[in-house]
Amino acid sequence: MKVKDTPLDGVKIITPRVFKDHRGFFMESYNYENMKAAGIDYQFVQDNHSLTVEKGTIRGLHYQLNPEAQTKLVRVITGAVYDVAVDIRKGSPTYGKWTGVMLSDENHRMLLIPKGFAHGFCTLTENTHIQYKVDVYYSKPHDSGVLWNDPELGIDWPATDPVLSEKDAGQPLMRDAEINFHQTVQRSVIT
Ligand SMILES: Cc1cn([C@H]2C[C@H](O)[C@@H](COP(=O)(O)OP(=O)(O)O[C@H]3O[C@H](C)C(=O)[C@H](O)[C@H]3O)O2)c(=O)[nH]c1=O
Repeated sequence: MKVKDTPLDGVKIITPRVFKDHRGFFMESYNYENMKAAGIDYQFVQDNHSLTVEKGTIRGLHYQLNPEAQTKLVRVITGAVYDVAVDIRKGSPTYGKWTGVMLSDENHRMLLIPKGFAHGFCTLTENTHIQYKVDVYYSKPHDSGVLWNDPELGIDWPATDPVLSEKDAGQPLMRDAEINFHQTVQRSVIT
């Protein structure tokens, strides 16, 4: 397993060891001890899997507000995506900066995105399956986001007119989202 830093502190590109033979390949997509030895020590509690049918679809930019902020370990099962992390930690020296990495079923790369970053991806293939681990459970009241094409972020997406969910088409700009990573939201009382 190789771990490579990115310009954003804590965001890392992880490439697992892949065993190829005439049948195909085998790899350990997650091994706690190996990750811990590489300084990546998280107790993931939930696995997510999404299928995105159309090439040029953007899901994001999403994050959960504190205290339910999530660390994510993202990988592509089938197809390819341009995966983006944005630093939303007010006061961070890289606040508002982003990094993008191509994850695919050929390069087997994974992206580790710690709490404090918004996450999104643009599909580069049709029928793209993405799977990611999170270390905090989904909490709808804490689900938040910023606009994918916020001009102040200037993300170099590989799609100019992407397929979007209604939610993502209406996300606020970074500055309007009053993004305070430490903002907390009272859990809605589910009766
Ligand atoms: C994230 C999530 C969603 N849901 C339900 C809520 C909605 O009814 C439905 C679709 O959710 P959403 O449209 O937010 O899915 P995506 O647009 O793929 O959002 C995800 O994609 C970006 C790239 C992320 O990094 C986030 O983890 C996540 O926000 O699944 C759940 O039940 N559990 C969950 O953990």
